[in-house]
Amino acid sequence: MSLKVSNILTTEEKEIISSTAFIHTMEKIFDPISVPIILVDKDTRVIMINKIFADFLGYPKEEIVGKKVLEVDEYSRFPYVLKNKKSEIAWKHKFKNGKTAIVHRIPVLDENNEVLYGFGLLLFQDVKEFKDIIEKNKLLEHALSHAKKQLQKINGAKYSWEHILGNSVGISEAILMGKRASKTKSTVLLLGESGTGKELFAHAIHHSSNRKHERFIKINCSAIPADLLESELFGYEEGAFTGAKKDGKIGKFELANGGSIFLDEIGDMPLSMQSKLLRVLQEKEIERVGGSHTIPLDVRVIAATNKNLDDMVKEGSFREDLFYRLNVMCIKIPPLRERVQDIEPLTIKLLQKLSDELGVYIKQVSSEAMAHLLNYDWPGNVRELENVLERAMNLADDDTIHTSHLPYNLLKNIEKAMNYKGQSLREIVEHTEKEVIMKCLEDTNFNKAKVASLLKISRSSLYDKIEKYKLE
Ligand SMILES: Nc1ncnc2c1ncn2[C@@H]1O[C@H](COP(=O)(O)OP(=O)(O)OP(=O)(O)O)[C@@H](O)[C@H]1O
Repeated sequence: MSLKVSNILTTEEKEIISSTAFIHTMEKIFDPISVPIILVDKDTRVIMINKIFADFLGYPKEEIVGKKVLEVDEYSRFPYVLKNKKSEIAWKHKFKNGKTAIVHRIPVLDENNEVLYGFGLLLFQDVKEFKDIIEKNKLLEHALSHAKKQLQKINGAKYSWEHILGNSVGISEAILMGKRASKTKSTVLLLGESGTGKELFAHAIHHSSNRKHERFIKINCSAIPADLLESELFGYEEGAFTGAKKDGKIGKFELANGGSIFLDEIGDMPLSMQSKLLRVLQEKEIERVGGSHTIPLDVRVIAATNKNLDDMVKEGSFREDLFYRLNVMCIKIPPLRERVQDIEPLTIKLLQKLSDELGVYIKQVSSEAMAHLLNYDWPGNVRELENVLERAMNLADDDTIHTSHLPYNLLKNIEKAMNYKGQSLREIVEHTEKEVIMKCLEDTNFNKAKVASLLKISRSSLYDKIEKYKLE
């Protein structure tokens, strides 16, 4: 590296630079500066040195100016730098007086690549200071990265795309859309039944966006009473209402500024709040409750619902304009029953995950039990599958989940799932008996006395069968 001044300076300007008056002006500028600076001519003769550098070398300035650098410091590398026309940046240099420092030496060249000056600068007046700063910097970087990780744990997205399992066309298309959406700032609307993974998607979108180091703030619109929702979302100022905290409170939108906000269960947002939300999305600014000034917002909005927003718009319970505002990138996550081919791989992966979490090692699901899992229509989707597996893992005696470990409601499709071929009459009878008892229990709201009377068996016999088939 070298500096070329000639291309930007006229001949007249170059003459001014070489004049004594100019050198004096430079001295006036550089003397008060606490960074040691030196300027030498093409023959390495010192033409300017500031006071702090002269003090460092241990000579009065007047004694240095006009001398060749080697006369001042016999170890100087300026002659070498000007000869080779190559800068030396952050070099460690030991001066004749025994002091060591970190220095820059830069040749200044003209348009013919000829040396005009040499510019020198002392970065650290002693190497220990330099090492200390590097060490401090390392510690700071370490602390910063630790703090960032902690903050991410608290406020960041917990899941990424690899947490979303499934290879079916339906889920793959949704993932593809999600990945595309993550690259823009557009609002995302996630639609899908309960337990299909909408929240997972919201995390993954934030996690793969360029806001991933900023906050990911979630708010469940159905869990907060309507009259508190506004202050939760937008915050409030001191004294905004009775019971308000003394110093006011920051809202979720403000917290998420720079990052993403996940508005879960948006379909449950009261109409009065919908219009306030619409205003915020349009204006890109918020006003705290009881506040008098607006706060600019830069927040990526991800909304989700398991409600049918089209129907809600038609019946007037969801604002049409808000629906269009949210529906920029709409991702539909298909229910599990529409992607049956995901059930088996999901089951295997979830078994591994749950084995780690529960400390119970379950390797597999018997083929009969798997047939039941495949034939069930999973109204609670992946969440339900996860719960069914966890329950079964707790009941299993060895490393395999069998049909008897599955909950009764899942075995309702028994005719479809069961291949009676190869089953003994006793097994078929037992299955049927279990199914009939369960149906009666459900119909009577688990009134065992009624069930015993309906089925014309004694209560103790009913209790035995409930225990045998694990119907509790
Ligand atoms: N594709 C998937 N792969 C792995 N786990 C999944 C998948 N989809 C959902 N899950 C798991 O199912 C559970 C429910 O997921 P999530 O909370 O994201 O669903 P949701 O659609 O937001 O549900 P709700 O509408 O009830 O809030 C979570 O434990 C999640 O880890």
